[in-house]
Amino acid sequence: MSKVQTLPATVGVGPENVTGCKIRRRRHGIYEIAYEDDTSTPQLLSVHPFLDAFWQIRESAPYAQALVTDMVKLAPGAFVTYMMTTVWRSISSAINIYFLSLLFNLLDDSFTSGRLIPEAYRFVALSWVSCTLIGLVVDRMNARSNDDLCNQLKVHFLPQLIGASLRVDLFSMEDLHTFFPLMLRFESEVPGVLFLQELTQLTRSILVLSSQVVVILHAISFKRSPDREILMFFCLAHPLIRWLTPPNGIGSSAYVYWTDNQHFKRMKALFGLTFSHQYRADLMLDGITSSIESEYKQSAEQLVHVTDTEPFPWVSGLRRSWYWDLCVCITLDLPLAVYALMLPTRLSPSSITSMALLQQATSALALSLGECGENTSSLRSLCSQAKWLYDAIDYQSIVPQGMGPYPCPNGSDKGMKISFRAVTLRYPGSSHDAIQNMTFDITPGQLVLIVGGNGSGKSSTLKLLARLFESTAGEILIDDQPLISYDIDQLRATMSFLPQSPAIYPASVKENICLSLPPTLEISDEQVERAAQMGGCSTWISRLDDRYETQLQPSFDIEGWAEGIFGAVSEGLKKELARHKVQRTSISGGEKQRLAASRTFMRLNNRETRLVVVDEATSALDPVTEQNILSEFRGSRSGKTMIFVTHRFHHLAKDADQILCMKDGSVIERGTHNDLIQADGEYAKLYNAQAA
Ligand SMILES: Nc1ncnc2c1ncn2[C@@H]1O[C@H](COP(=O)(O)OP(=O)(O)OP(=O)(O)O)[C@@H](O)[C@H]1O
Repeated sequence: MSKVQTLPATVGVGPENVTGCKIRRRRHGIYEIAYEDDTSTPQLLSVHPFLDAFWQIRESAPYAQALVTDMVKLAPGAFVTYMMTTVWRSISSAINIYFLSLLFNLLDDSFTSGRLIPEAYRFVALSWVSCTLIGLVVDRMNARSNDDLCNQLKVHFLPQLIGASLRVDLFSMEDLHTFFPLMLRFESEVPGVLFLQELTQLTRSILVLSSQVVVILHAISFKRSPDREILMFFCLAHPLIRWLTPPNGIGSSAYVYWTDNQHFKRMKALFGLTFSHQYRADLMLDGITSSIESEYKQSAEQLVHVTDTEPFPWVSGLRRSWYWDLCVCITLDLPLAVYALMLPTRLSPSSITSMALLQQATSALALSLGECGENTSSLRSLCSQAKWLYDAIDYQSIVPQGMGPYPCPNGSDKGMKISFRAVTLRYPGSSHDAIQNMTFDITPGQLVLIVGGNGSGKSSTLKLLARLFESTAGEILIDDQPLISYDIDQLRATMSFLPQSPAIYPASVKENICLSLPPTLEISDEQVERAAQMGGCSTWISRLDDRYETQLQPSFDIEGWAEGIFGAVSEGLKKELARHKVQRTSISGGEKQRLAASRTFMRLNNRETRLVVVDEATSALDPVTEQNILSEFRGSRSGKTMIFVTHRFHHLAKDADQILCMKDGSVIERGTHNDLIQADGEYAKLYNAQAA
């Protein structure tokens, strides 16, 4: 039995001081939980969910206020209708209790006085039914205003979030603290809507609870003593206990959790392998499909007696101490039991109506208190939702933006000039430098070849040039000005990068070729066909059913089905859905590279380009196509600096004005092919290895 199996399901561990605040640890099955020990909050308050939450939301409350103000501005009518109808829906259960108590009081009076007043009963009945009918209309108005509000929020916030998400640079993406980019579920997730839902829930819970308490106390006040006092005590005992009970074993603190359990990790990995479509072909080819099941079973058996359900904050996840649960149960059911015990000695119509009222009141209160308990933990999330939204919209990239225009007037018309001065790059979270103290110059119009072994830093050099990453030390100059001084969008518009694994977008072949051009530019079919020909994909495109209009994978189609309330989706419905599915074509690695090359040629032919970078972009091509594409690039050299990164550099070496040979993040040799062959160093070794 492994060490973790001998641990009890939930264990508390003493506080530990990490970075100034006390971190408490607790074990929950295979999980280790850490949470902050907030000793600044008095003990009573720390178990008091409402006040506890209040302390923690102070920082983000202004954002919540701003979001509500924005909603009012965006759709004043819909917002007011939504909130008013929410108020009505919240107090409807209290209204029911109110009418019930009116009815009981009438019954009480009738039994005591022996006189029935039919008008009074009629009035109660009619008013009750009217309120129910109003409720029906209110429900519809609530749903309608909710839809209106959601539409407005989507139109207002989604474009801003898209803009903000696109501002996240690669450097920030690798930083663990960056909360972008996010993938919203396009059809259903509307920014701000979760906030609205939680706001509604909270308003509802508070209103339901307070209106019920008011109505119950009002109804009880008509009872005679000692009925009145007994009812009041029992009605208040349960809410009071619920109020004091901590929501779970930790309280309302936030926490993080993780597991080091090797069996569990193994099971998760095997589970992922089994159910992810992407691994299936490799699993079959590697012949390990049959062993996965038995391996999973072996690991699962090791954990058969250990809790591995995630430590969710609600009671069933992180259990609180048993005596709190006992108090909650007893105060819920005890009142009726005690009342029942007392009935034989003092049976009267009044005690029967009191008992019915008590039953109705305690169950309604228990229900709304339960809801309220769940919602207090979301009070913090309500405010942090709003904070997240505004923080996201205001997101500023870690990489600072320059202001200088590019190209600058004094730049050479032969192409881009590039200078690296003692440049070093260490990726975020990495323990070693990918580029070390690198210095070189590329003059305008040069054709440069960068060669070197795997991991020597060739691609990293290019990423620095495009400012996808920021150098850790040193300086990069473009046309003698610091790279960081230029407006990065203008600079990138004059660069054309052709990577090894280009992205193929879920669009048509033609759109994929024309993608990097301004949408305002008029493009003729001849221009597209010319670019396709230069990239070597005309023959492939001519074989496609819809030629340039063929839609390519991946697909972002919108399709779905719902099983409905009473039935499964029939074959007929499935066929109907299939009829509306857009047929998309998958393409091979080599075809991708050809298509991306065509995109680059389209750009070169139609936009001012001062730098062309080709990074292992022909590795999947057959030698003839590779030669053709490379000679097309050479033919487009005029006015451009060109950098080629390739392991197969034989046919380019003699044309290169300069070759940079890299090793371990540094340029170790630099010169023309003849210089480097004569030097008989690293480059000569690589070249001769290819020739052999
Ligand atoms: N995003 C990244 N985060 C952390 N380290 C990285 C990242 N990208 C590259 N590296 C590391 O930087 C070093 C240089 O990688 P780079 O991709 O620049 O090499 P390369 O010469 O282009 O290699 P190859 O010929 O295999 O494409 C390697 O050690 C690599 O693991």
